[in-house]
Amino acid sequence: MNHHSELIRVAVFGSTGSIGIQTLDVIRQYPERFKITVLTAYENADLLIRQAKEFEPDLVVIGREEKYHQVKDALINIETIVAAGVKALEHAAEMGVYDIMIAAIVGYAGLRPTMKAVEKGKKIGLANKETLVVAGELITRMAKISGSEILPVDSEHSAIFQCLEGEKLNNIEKLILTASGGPFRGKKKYDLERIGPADALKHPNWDMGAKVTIDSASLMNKGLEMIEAKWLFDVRPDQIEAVVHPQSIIHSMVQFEDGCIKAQMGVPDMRLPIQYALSYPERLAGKLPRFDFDCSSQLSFEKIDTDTFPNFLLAKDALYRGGNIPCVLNAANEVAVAAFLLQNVGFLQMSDVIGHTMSVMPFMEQLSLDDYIECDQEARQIAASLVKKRTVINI
Ligand SMILES: NC(=O)C1=CN([C@@H]2O[C@H](COP(=O)(O)OP(=O)(O)OC[C@H]3O[C@@H](n4cnc5c(N)ncnc54)[C@H](OP(=O)(O)O)[C@@H]3O)[C@@H](O)[C@H]2O)C=CC1
Ligand SMILES: CC(=O)[C@@H](O)[C@H](O)COP(=O)(O)O
Ligand SMILES: [Mn+2]
Repeated sequence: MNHHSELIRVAVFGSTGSIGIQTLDVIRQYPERFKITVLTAYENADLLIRQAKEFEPDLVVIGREEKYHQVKDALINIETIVAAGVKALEHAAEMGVYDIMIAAIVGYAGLRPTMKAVEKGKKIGLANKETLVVAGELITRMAKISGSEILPVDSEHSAIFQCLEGEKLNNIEKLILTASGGPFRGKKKYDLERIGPADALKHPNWDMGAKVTIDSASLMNKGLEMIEAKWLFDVRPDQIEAVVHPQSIIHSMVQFEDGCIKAQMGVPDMRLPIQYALSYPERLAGKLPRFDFDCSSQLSFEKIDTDTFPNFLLAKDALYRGGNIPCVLNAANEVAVAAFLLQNVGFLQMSDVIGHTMSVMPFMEQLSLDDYIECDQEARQIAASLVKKRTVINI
């Protein structure tokens, strides 16, 4: 049992999402250790209000400005300050009222608040992988200057981070990310011609938000995670591999230059990597579920089927090309996933939209924040025009 006199003040950006809710679950278990001081949501005012009444943070921010009065009126009897709007999210990230941000906003929307926190030298538990995919070079450079510590929450990266404890980074031969293979593992392209959002939203091992679940089904998630790994662990693209491991018990591995492979294992439960980021460098004793060797007969591995899941190759191409290409990939993917969820494009067409957008955007090497913003917008426009026209482009 650890005895701490000072409570760690936690800001949960995206508290109403899957990671946000699980972060609050962890914090509920350790009231002597953590105190929630900031909660943010986008649309879900009802849940944000319930969370604020329970945790009484210093500040809540609702992204949608039109929901300000609903939240403000509901919290009239507690001392929590209520703010609204996208700029308020950024201001909240800059405030001195928290020690660690759990960055759990989904997608590109998480970039600016996270960047503000990095600029301020905050400690960050990073779930929002898109931030590093889009602007990993800028974010990691900023973090070095400000002293911001970025701790991975994404399960694979948390696994790698744990495998690297006590190791020298220059002894790494390669990082091996595990992929569940998603709900369509073993399927071929013709099997996927008619599948819809309901099929793709059935992840075999994890219960997550819609966007990352679709990315898992298309294997884009693993590609995004390779880019995320490059920035988190400062390795070359050729040092990052991915392998299908359908049971999601080994969360990832590191192979060192003597040939030794270290793996981190556990049941698929995001509360563990969330808790580890919050408590690092300590581990907290607790009751999270344990892996049962009596019930689990095998751990297996397969090659990724890149013919069926070309999104993985598109992301790998972006990893190797660098510059603005991962930003383009991410923007086009966000447009494609949103269109797929609305049934405006088919599952396989998502790769056409992303591949075409990547092929027409000019390459840029070094980007400022404004360059990234412009690049993101331009790529979104191109991708959206393909979606609207329901264009099928063979890549
Ligand atoms: N879920 C998981 O198990 C894992 C998730 N991740 C990553 O973590 C991040 C969060 O994922 P997940 O929790 O599944 O996502 P969810 O969709 O469940 O939650 C997203 C959160 O972001 C908020 N949000 C959405 N859009 C905006 C916006 N434009 N501006 C500000 N806030 C916004 C939502 O608010 P509201 O609901 O109020 O609209 C919600 O709080 C993603 O980057 C994902 O890839 C990584 C590993 C595992
Ligand atoms: C839980 C987590 O970290 C997700 O990113 C998960 O990895 C998705 O599973 P896939 O391996 O299917 O992409
Ligand atoms: Mn992951």
